[in-house]
Amino acid sequence: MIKAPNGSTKGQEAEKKERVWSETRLVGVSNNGKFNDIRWKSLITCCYPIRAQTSNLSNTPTDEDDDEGFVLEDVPHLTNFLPDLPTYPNPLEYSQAYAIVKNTFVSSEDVVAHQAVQEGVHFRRAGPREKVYFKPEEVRACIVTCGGLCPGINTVIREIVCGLNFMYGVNNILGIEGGYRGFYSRNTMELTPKIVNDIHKRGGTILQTSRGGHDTTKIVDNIQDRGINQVYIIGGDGTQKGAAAIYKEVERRRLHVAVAGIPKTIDNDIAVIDKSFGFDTAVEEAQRAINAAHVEVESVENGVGIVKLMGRYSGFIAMFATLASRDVDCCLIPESPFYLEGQGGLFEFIQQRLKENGHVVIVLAEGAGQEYVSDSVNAVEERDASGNKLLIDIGQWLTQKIKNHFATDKKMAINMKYIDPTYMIRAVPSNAYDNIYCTLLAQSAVHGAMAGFSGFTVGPVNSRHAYIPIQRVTEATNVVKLTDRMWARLLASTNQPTFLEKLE
Ligand SMILES: Nc1ncnc2c1ncn2[C@@H]1O[C@H](COP(=O)(O)OP(=O)(O)O)[C@@H](O)[C@H]1O
Ligand SMILES: O=P(O)(O)OC[C@H]1O[C@](O)(COP(=O)(O)O)[C@@H](O)[C@@H]1O
Ligand SMILES: [Mg+2]
Repeated sequence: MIKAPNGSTKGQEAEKKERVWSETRLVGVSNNGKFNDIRWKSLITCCYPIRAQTSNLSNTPTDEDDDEGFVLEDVPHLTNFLPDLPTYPNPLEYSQAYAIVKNTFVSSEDVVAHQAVQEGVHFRRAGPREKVYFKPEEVRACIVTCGGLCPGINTVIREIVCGLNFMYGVNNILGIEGGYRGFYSRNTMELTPKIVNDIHKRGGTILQTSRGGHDTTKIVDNIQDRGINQVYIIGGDGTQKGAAAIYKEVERRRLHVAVAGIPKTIDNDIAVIDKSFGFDTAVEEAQRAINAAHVEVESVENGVGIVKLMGRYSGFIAMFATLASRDVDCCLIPESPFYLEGQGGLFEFIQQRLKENGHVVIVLAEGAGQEYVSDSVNAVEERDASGNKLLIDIGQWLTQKIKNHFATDKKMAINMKYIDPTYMIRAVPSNAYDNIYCTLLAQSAVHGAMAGFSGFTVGPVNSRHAYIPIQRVTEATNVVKLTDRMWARLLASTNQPTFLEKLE
């Protein structure tokens, strides 16, 4: 018997005389590249005639096929009742926005699995296990936060403390102050549900954070000296590399210590996981800055607004903030090189938009055009304490370049407004979505550590929370792929130049 999506049988559906399932079989290629016997199920309203080619029920599958086969629950199509409708080539074929997208058009075999497919890499599902490897009264846990700030860090701290206490009866939890170096150079603070009760309403981290100072031997010595047996480490790609080193040392010394990483990054640059916590909040906060820029430039003649957002190597914040706002004329990210002069360049685009609309708003990720700036200012490369390259202020640089360009030969009198809200978007408390997300991450980490996993990171993969080997998230950086659809969607939404090649 074929099951309709609501669980009722085909017979029952037909009896209702409201809708029927028509079906046909065809051989197609699924998204994993295999040929499959695809059964199409089309929900067709009864008053429409069922197409001859889709009403052939001679291949009606058995119950057995139904359990194991590939089922497509299709949506209605106009040709179901207007079979002779003509078709035309899609103009997007010639669109600049989609010029380098790998597959501009979705093929009829491109389908979305309702649930995770069975092939390929899988990770352990996060969550409580039947057996735990720690007696709650013997757990001595610690939490440390490292790297840059991000909305939601305090929520994660709170939920680890409450999760350990409320779910597992753990009472002994320490906060390591000031990042990795705090293990060996600072005092610890006691963390109880009462102490952390309100901290999710504040931005920042109550434990403080730092860059640099990762000394694996000293840290693990300290873990041993203090009798710590669960280590919760909240931080970005650098921090997770540090967590991997701590775990290796724990393993080498054969310590009964669970090391759990909770990935944190405002830039959303951590690989494997769907999205990092705080990112949504940052995008939301960025709207205020973009809105301010728009209000300012709309209210003057030839207003040019520039908003600089975070994003060292990955332009996700700028891309999503642009897509959300609709007031942005052009978004510049590290992954997509741009140029200023000549045909198809930024100056030409600004001039055009000023002529059309009287104002223009540019959103700029801090890592955009770095190679360009450092060449032009002959900058000496500097690094922070963690070894991250310090960026040159592209915002200031671009502002000056645009001003100079329009002032030369009195081309056009422009009104420049530069807004730099970079720290403001990461210093705010997390929004409702991120608060929930942080809670799931913290609880997953607690369940994983109690279940005896060690050297793991938590995070959602394909919408399900999972335990991921730490090196998996540190071996690559998540960047905006220009060949994916999201960047094409942005280009289509702003109608900005693609800067793919110098046209002159
Ligand atoms: N390769 C590494 N091995 C060990 N520790 C590292 C490594 N990279 C960074 N760290 C440590 O991780 C912490 C945070 O790293 P950083 O890059 O500043 O921030 P984030 O974790 O947000 O990327 C710092 O204390 C730094 O010393
Ligand atoms: O000035 P700080 O605090 O070192 O942080 C600046 C950097 O931190 C970030 O917000 C995030 O970086 P991390 O993920 O490495 O913490 C970057 O976008 C930015 O370049
Ligand atoms: Mg980092």
